[in-house]
Amino acid sequence: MAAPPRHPRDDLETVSSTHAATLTSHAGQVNMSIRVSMADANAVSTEALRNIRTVRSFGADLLDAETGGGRGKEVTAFRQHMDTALKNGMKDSYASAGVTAITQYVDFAATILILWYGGYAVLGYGQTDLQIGNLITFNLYWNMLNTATTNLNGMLNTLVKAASAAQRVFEIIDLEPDIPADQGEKGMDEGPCSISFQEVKFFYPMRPDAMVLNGLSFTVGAGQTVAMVGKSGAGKSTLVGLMLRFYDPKGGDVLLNGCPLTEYNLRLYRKKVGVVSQDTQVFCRSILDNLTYGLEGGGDVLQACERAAEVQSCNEDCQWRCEMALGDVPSMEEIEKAAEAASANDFIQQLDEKYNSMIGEGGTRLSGGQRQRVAIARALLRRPKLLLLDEAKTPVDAENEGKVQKALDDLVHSVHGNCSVVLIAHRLSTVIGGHRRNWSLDA
Ligand SMILES: Nc1ncnc2c1ncn2[C@@H]1O[C@H](COP(=O)(O)OP(=O)(O)OP(=O)(O)O)[C@@H](O)[C@H]1O
Repeated sequence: MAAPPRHPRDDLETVSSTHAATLTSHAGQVNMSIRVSMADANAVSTEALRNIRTVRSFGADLLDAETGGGRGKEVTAFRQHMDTALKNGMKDSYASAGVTAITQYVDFAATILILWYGGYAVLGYGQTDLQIGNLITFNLYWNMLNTATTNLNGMLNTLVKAASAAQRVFEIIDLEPDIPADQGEKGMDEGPCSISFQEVKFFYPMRPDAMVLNGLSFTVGAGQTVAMVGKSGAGKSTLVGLMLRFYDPKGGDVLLNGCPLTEYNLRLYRKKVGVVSQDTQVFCRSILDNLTYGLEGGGDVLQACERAAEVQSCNEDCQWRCEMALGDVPSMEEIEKAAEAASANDFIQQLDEKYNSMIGEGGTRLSGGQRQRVAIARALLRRPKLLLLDEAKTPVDAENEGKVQKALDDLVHSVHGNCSVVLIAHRLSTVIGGHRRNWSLDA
């Protein structure tokens, strides 16, 4: 059967939709580069403000950089990104202005054409017998159609902007963690756990040629306190990352109580690991919220099962899910006891609102040592089965070092036998003493 003849309207639709698609795709690209430049500018300003003391102490705020006009390195970088955003913004505005101008000229020309040709017909010069009423009605319809098209054009513009912003958000939302938190079915065993590395090999994905661990084996027995000492860059923090399963080994095995760590439910496992790291991170919340960070609200077992069932179907082997949903928020008494053990209770009691005091962004209203003691109490409140102390007193001054050392000693002492402890340090002298064994990563 022969194809029906093409109507001129079809060609018009094809041309206009191709034109719209080209314009939309171009506008999308321009908008995307605006967002990227704005994000870069934000990253520079956020980093500079967060590290304002370093910026000031290095004089980077006064650097008379060639392009900076004496405004400093960070401001120069910020301006460069903003200039790129502005350049692309101008491009976008010119394109929008061009489209608007063309649309309005077409509208203007069409109106003149309608009135000229319509008037001609109304006056009876043509072959048609057009009434003045029909001409006015036609012109009104044309105006309505035109207004609708102009609005659609504006909406399309907003949609393109929203779509390019959404694309950047979705790129981040769609990122999948390499190791999903709900992987593994096995629940945690009773009591402290042993952890062992068997011929573990590891390199970071970004640097596949630099082997960090090459066939490393050791065992931390259940309830033991083991110290690991190694020079800077030897791979101590990498060990902590492997124990927390931020990464999986590239060779060999990490075993928990003799079973591969990969078999344990990761979320539940991490709930039972306490960490105090060299770069203590606290949140812009109250001291209480920081101490109970990551701990869930309590309830009875029945409620816990109900809550677990909401997450995933509850059956006989759902014990760990129930355990997770059961909640583990400690009582105020326990919180104060943990703060006491971490030598934090005294300074918390001196704050205006005590445990409800806000500590500012990144804990800026506390000293380094106080932040560290909050982190130690936080680790203790998780009632850990495995405690990882990674250079836990690195960032504090001499005065605070003593307090943090006491807090750490009390912590290790209080969990001794109930929890396996891995102490990581640069120097043997930091950890030598009551610990069972010193172990060098250089060996
Ligand atoms: N995310 C990463 N990507 C690539 N390489 C990394 C990464 N993190 C660490 N490394 C490299 O891995 C090696 C071990 O680093 P790691 O942080 O484990 O050392 P460390 O013993 O804890 O050092 P320090 O005592 O100074 O904290 C180093 O050579 C380091 O450059």
